[in-house]
Amino acid sequence: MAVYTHLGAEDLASLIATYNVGELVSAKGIAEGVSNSNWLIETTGADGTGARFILTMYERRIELDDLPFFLGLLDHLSAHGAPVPRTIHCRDGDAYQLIDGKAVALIEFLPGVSVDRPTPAQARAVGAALAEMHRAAHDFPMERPNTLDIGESLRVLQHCGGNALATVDPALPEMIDHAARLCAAWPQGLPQAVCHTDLFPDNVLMRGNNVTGMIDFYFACTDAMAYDVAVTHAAWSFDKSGGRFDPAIGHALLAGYESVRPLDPVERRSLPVLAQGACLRFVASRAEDWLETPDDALVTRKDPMDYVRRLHFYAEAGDSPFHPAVD
Ligand SMILES: Nc1ncnc2c1ncn2[C@@H]1O[C@H](COP(=O)(O)OP(=O)(O)O)[C@@H](O)[C@H]1O
Ligand SMILES: N[C@@H](CCOP(=O)(O)O)C(=O)O
Repeated sequence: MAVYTHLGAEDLASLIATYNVGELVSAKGIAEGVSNSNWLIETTGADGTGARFILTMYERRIELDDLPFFLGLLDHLSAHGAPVPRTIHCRDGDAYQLIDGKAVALIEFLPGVSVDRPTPAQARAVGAALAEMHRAAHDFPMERPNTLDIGESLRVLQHCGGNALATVDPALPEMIDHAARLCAAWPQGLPQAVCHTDLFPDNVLMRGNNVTGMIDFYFACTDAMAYDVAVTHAAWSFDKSGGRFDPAIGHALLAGYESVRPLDPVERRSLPVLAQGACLRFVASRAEDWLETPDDALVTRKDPMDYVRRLHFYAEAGDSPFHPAVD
């Protein structure tokens, strides 16, 4: 679950009154997610016909200075037709405000559900939506470096330390050396854009085979588009229960992406290394969370070993998971 902060009914009502969205009707804490506190807000709506929003309180891994980038990006992408929620600005125009020193923003509610077991048609749609997002982000005027890049993954693992990592799993400490090797082999000069870098199934809302929402842009940054493809490939192409690679999903995802933006040969050749780096980024943040989250915290910790196994798969499989799809 993720509601880290209690907001009373009066606090919420006076907060909602600063927006032109009608009066607060109800607010329910949302269980999903690990980083921020989220509430599903219902109001009477500006025109009295009722409206829904997501209220997000930024809790972890988010710098206040980055909020104009994240919230401006939502507005830019949604104005360019991408299925991305826009930011609701309060009456004085601000995209976010502070409550007891924590930033909150009101975000458009988008319909759809996150899929647990995607079909190839759904994976294809997600690949295409990612490419369209890269295209729509092309003229977004702001930049933000990737603060969780391969160098930072290495630093996070080193900071955790081999002994502590071994308490999570005996196979985890070897990820420090693996991260160092990937740092040395990291591809340079790939075409860049604003990337989502966390487009997991729980950050995509779907209706049937259509993507109705891409959410949770709070790791978005300027990076290689092929890296974003690799993150999405690693997050979608393995079955949730057994962790086995499903080539039909991986190939459909790539085919969908390339139906909008074909990868160049250098990007394609880089995918095996980028996919390992993508896995390591989640190994590192999950391991850090595992070690730092108090046992009584009301949040479900995510298993770093899931992505250690995916990393080994990519390290051993070479370029076969990325062979051009045969439609
Ligand atoms: N714009 C939105 N429209 C509809 N549901 C949303 C929206 N934003 C968030 N949600 C819901 O809230 C949940 C948690 O949001 P998310 O941004 O992923 O939180 P976290 O950053 O903590 O992972 C999502 O899984 C989804 O169910
Ligand atoms: N998707 C990442 C962690 C970020 O979690 P989110 O709930 O903010 O998307 C993971 O699975 O480790």
